[in-house]
Amino acid sequence: MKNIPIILMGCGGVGRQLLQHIVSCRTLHANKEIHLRVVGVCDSKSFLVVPDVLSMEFNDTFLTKICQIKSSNLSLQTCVESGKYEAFPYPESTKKITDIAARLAFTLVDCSASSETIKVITHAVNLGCCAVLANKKPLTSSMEEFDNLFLQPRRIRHESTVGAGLPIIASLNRVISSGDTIFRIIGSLSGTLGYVMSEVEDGKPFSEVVKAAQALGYTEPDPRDDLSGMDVARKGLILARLLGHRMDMDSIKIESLYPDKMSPNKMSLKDFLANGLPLLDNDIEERIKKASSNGNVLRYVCVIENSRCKVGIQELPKESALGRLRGSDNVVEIYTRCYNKQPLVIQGAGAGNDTTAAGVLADILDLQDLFS
Ligand SMILES: NC(=O)C1=CN([C@@H]2O[C@H](COP(=O)(O)OP(=O)(O)OC[C@H]3O[C@@H](n4cnc5c(N)ncnc54)[C@H](OP(=O)(O)O)[C@@H]3O)[C@@H](O)[C@H]2O)C=CC1
Ligand SMILES: N[C@@H](CC=O)C(=O)O
Repeated sequence: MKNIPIILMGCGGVGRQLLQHIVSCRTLHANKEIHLRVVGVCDSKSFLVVPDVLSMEFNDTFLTKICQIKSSNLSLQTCVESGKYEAFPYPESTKKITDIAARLAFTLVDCSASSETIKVITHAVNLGCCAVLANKKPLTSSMEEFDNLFLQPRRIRHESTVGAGLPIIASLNRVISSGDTIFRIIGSLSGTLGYVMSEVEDGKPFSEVVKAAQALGYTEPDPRDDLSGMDVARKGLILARLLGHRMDMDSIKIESLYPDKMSPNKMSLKDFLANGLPLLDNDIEERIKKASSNGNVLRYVCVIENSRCKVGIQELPKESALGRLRGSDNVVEIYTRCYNKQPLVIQGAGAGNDTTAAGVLADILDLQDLFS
């Protein structure tokens, strides 16, 4: 039986769903002679780890209990089971993870939405561990940090950072490896904004559908990350860097759906949801009605072409591939030498805890050959 030790950072919607998938896939994995051995789990405040990472693991009952605690919005610190684990507060936890990486090759899974995880991931990978990311932020900081993170590219997977569980990055990597030239990528890469646009088209108020998208697990922890275009810009940057463009975030043109006075440094999330968001209803409704009077729809689109990336709203024909999108679906069209007139198209659910966690799990399994 091949043993893959796992440390999970982030136990929110996606992280919890991943733990549930791991538990429910035990028989499937056992039939493939694989065992996923979860040795540690972190939230923003603490890190719980088995007392002996070389021989122990959290059993499925304990993993289920972690999911229950975190679903109730409690901290991992409230989990009291003597002898099962040691607990380390953040940020001491990151030193503990690096210490473990010096003794054990494990897969570090980042299901947080933190920009602070890049250092511990880079350390762990450079000490011989693997990393699987749903979190886009470690891949979208400076080029220097990105280069350091990718010194061992074969040990990193991050399919869920773009299009959740859709095989966008895997497909792009295959196209790149074949020597094909990529001319243009155009896509609707936000499950939240796709859902919001199509629901407003059906006559629902913008503020209500943003809250519904949050309840469905599509949005970032702060939905302004989606509404500002930042989340799409991060995905665009990840794809552009994959194509070899040495770009930073500040070179991407980004259109925001809310004014600067509603940004996180000027308004609390609670205030934004209660008072800011409803002020945007009329403007978005008007824009959508105007597009509709031209027979068109609005879609939030990412375009990568000529070493440039831009993200923003476009008015598109209802019957185009992007215009036909409904709900949280993403679509990406990749134009290359081989896929010239008819692009390579990848489409499907682009957000949600289930599909995202499934993408993370598939990435973990994809790294199995690096473990004995
Ligand atoms: N939802 C989706 O459809 C998709 C999400 N993703 C990405 O997946 C990630 C997780 O999303 P989601 O589960 O919805 O987010 P949540 O906000 O539900 O969960 C985030 C988790 O990360 C924990 N956390 C915060 N900071 C740290 C840290 N420094 N170290 C370890 N853990 C930390 C939080 O702790 P605490 O519980 O204490 O707050 C929380 O448990 C995000 O990066 C998102 O962009 C990617 C594709 C699709
Ligand atoms: N908030 C994101 C989740 C996936 O990355 C989205 O809506 O697409």
